[in-house]
Amino acid sequence: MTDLKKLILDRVRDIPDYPRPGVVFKDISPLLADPVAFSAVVEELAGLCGGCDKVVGIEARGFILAAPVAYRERAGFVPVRKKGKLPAETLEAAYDLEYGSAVIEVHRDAFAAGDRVFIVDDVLATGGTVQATVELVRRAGASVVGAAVLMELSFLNGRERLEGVDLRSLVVV
Ligand SMILES: O=P(O)(O)OC[C@H]1O[C@H](OP(=O)(O)OP(=O)(O)O)[C@H](O)[C@@H]1O
Ligand SMILES: Nc1ncnc2[nH]cnc12
Repeated sequence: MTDLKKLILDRVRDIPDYPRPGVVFKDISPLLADPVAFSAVVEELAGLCGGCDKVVGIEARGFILAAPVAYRERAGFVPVRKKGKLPAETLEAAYDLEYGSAVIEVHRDAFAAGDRVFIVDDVLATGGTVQATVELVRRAGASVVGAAVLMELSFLNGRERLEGVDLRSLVVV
C-alpha cells in the first residue's frame, strides 16, 4: 500500500448506521483536520487534473477538496449545488444516491463553450451524484476531461454508471 493510501485510510472513519440504518458512512473529517494528509490529498488530486479550465466541486464535501485543487491548478472553480441554493438561472438534474435522492444545479452560464472541466468529490458510492454532475456540465456546453474522488466504494459499483468518464480514485475500498 502506498504512503498516501495509508494516510487516507487511517484518517477516514466508519460511522455505522448514518444517516440511516444499514449505511456505513465514511467520515473524512479526521483527514481534513490533519494538515499533512489534507495537503497530500489536494496535491494528488491536482496532479490528476492534467490541465483544465474549471474544477467543479459538488456540495458540500466536494467543495472542500475541489476549491484548493482549482487554486493549485490556477483553474476556475464552479460549484454544483443542491437545488435552490444558486441565485441565477440554472440547469438541474435529479439523481439517486446511496441514502436518498436529490436534485443538483449549476449556473447555466458557469462555463465558456468548450471549457475543459475536472470534477472533484470526496466519495463515489452509487455514482449517481457524479453521473448527474457530468450530465449538467455537458448540458452547459463544456466537456468533462476527468473526475476524481478521494474514496471509491467499489461494492456499490458506481464506476459502472460512468462509462466514458476518466474517473480516478485515490483509494478504492
Ligand atoms: O455516489 P453517490 O451514491 O451519489 O454518493 C456520493 C455522494 O454522497 C455524498 O454527498 P451528500 O449528498 O451526502 O452531500 P454532502 O456532501 O452535503 O454531505 C458524497 O459527498 C457524494 O457527493
Ligand atoms: N457511505 C458513504 N459515506 C460517505 N459519503 C457517502 N455518500 C454516499 N454514500 C456515502
